[in-house]
Amino acid sequence: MIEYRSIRVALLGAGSVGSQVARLLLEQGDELANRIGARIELVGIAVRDVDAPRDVALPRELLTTDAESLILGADIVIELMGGLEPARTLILKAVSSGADVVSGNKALLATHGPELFAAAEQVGAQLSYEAAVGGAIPIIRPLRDSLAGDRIDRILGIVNGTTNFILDRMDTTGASLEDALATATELGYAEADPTADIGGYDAAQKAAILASLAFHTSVPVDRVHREGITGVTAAQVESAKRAGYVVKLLAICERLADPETGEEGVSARVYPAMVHRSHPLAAVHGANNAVFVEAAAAGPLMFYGAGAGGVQTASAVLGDLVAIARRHVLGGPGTAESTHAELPVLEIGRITTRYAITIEAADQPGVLATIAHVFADHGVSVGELEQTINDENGRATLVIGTHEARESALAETVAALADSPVVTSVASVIRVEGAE
Ligand SMILES: NC(=O)C1=CN([C@@H]2O[C@H](COP(=O)(O)OP(=O)(O)OC[C@H]3O[C@@H](n4cnc5c(N)ncnc54)[C@H](O)[C@@H]3O)[C@@H](O)[C@H]2O)C=CC1
Ligand SMILES: N[C@@H](CC=O)C(=O)O
Ligand code: NA
Repeated sequence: MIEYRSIRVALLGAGSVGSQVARLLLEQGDELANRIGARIELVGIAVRDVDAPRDVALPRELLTTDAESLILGADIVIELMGGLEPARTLILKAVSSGADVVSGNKALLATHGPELFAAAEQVGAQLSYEAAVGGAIPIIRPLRDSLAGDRIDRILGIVNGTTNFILDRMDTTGASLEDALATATELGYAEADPTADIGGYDAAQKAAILASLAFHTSVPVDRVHREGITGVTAAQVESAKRAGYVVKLLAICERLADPETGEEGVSARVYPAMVHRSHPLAAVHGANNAVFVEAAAAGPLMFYGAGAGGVQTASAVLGDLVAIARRHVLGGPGTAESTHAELPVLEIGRITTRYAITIEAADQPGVLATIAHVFADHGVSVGELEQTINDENGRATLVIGTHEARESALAETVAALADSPVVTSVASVIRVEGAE
């Protein structure tokens, strides 16, 4: 048996992910030591209550409620408590005491990332966070390392498993949003309070992290345009299906050049959108995640797998831990976060995409021409049109697909349609993303 030196690791939080990280560290100690060239010594696990019942049995002597003392003297701190505080303060303390940090805390990184990265960079510490986006799926390291020599133009991500499960169920069974959410809750995908998932908050945090990394620009979560799935109806999903599309909640990070000013900027946004069934993201079913990356030289790449789950996410945490521990063996500072580009973050009105608009209108001569004029007046070009007549009320339902249009022009078109005397109502507007 080789005598390795020890690397002292403190774990903060022993919930779904933390308990699995502890278990794997304890079970795989010898194997990890051989891979790293040093032994990982788990010096303690900070918990809220040392006597609380746990699904994963953890050695009692490792448990403590004193997280602050635990991090002093640790070489690497793994933060898996979640939430903004005390996680932020503890990470800052860990870094200032000379430790590297691994975290899966998307909420914290999307809100206080620049402060934490700056603190780490100041002392040459590493802050790694593969678990924060797409759980087990390697996406942070590919963007930061493998694609470091390329130029990322666009990322389309399905980064929330709960909403993907719900939308997939609506698509495959025709269920309403409420029924699909109830099933997601029964199966344990959705939290008791699913607001962060269905409101798009969780996906927006991940979009902020991906956009910051991909475009070397700080994109805080409050600059991410966010729409959740609460407005998605069974009728919309059905209409999309008839047209060969599926509705997905997308996190979109995009590099844009303003057509008028030529100014380069970035957009980060989350909303439900129609994706053509031929697009690889359309085949992402259930609670899975996938991140579709368009890079200038590499072309399209897709990263797919389990976006959540305790043991799956623990894999991403251990990957970061091993990478940092190997650097401890070899020496040298951590990799600083690159925000050298600092491109402007553009408002949603500046983006261009395609749209599907459902309109209820009178079934009378001249109605189509009037509606077509409204689109033309605002410079929005119509691609497809589907019309169905409701025999009971004599009204027409029009589903109009546009070519690429600017969001601000589309918003003005929709307002003008709503005011038009021939239009009964604009029933829905949904964006269409991904090339067919
Ligand atoms: N569960 C998942 O599938 C994924 C989780 N993540 C992230 O990983 C982190 C951990 O997530 P989970 O394990 O699911 O959460 P969890 O809620 O199951 O576990 C967090 C644990 O930290 C403990 N804790 C909180 N504050 C504490 C404090 N001040 N002192 C000591 N212990 C404290 C809690 O008692 C709890 O046991 C979060 O940031 C989450 O966003 C990321 C990807 C997927
Ligand atoms: N609530 C999230 C869990 C992982 O980040 C999801 O549903 O994907
Ligand atoms: Na990941």
